[in-house]
Amino acid sequence: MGECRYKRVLLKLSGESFCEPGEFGINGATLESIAERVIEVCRMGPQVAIVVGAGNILRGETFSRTSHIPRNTADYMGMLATIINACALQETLEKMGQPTRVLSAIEVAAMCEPFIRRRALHHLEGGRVTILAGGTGNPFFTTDTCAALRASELDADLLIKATKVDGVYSDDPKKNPQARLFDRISYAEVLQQGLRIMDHAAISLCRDNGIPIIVLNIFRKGNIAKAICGDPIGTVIGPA
Ligand SMILES: Nc1ncnc2c1ncn2[C@@H]1O[C@H](COP(=O)(O)OP(=O)(O)OP(=O)(O)O)[C@@H](O)[C@H]1O
Ligand SMILES: O=c1ccn([C@@H]2O[C@H](COP(=O)(O)O)[C@@H](O)[C@H]2O)c(=O)[nH]1
Repeated sequence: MGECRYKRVLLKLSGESFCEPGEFGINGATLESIAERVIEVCRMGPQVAIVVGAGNILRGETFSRTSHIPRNTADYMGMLATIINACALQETLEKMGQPTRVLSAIEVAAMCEPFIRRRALHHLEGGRVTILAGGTGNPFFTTDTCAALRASELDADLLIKATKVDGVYSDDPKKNPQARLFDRISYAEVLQQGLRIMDHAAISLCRDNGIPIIVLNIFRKGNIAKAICGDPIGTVIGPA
């Protein structure tokens, strides 16, 4: 394995990486294997901030569409679910010896610190994995947009979207088995072709702030480490 090319990395972990494929909730063994990957990256030297999703527990848009719960409340429930995932990840990383902090955009004073940019920077500079929970704190957003926002605020050199597919495809690979995997694609092409790997707000924010994105499969061991060494893996989204 080569050397880390980045000083500060923001890792977006899909909520679904906390459970077995097709299941819900948090699977202890799956979480331990994700934490091992995070620690492997930390040992390579970069400062690591993590934004956690909550697709393993609740997505506001789907929940409001399929129940009587209004979208605003469903989205707040989704943001609370990211705090549950963040606390589970924190305990797992710390059990393995990695210092961490959880900072949340929604205040849950008994469990975590509030998100304050300067405090997040202080923790990163102190070598703590800084887990950013509670999304943006606003409904009608997603944790992808939150990841792009925090990467911009914290001057991250790279945003890694760690998900359950191998990268960006010409179409949703779960629906179209003929979809082609890109090794590289521009921000503009993702937006123009309407590719739904991430929200377009997230892509636009990264484009405007010059932050490259690598989309990769979290379930394949060594993928994140390869990404931060600049080895070819997943799909790089960057300038044309
Ligand atoms: N063009 C595309 N290329 C790759 N994946 C795509 C594309 N269009 C849609 N997808 C879908 O996007 C999904 C990736 O997003 P993911 O499910 O990880 O969601 P998330 O909202 O980031 O995380 P969470 O699980 O926390 O909700 C893939 O499972 C894939 O089916
Ligand atoms: O800024 C935000 C971030 C998230 N939400 C809600 O949380 C869930 C879970 O996040 P995912 O990105 O889908 O994993 C999301 O569906 C929203 O309901 C939010 O409201 N604001």
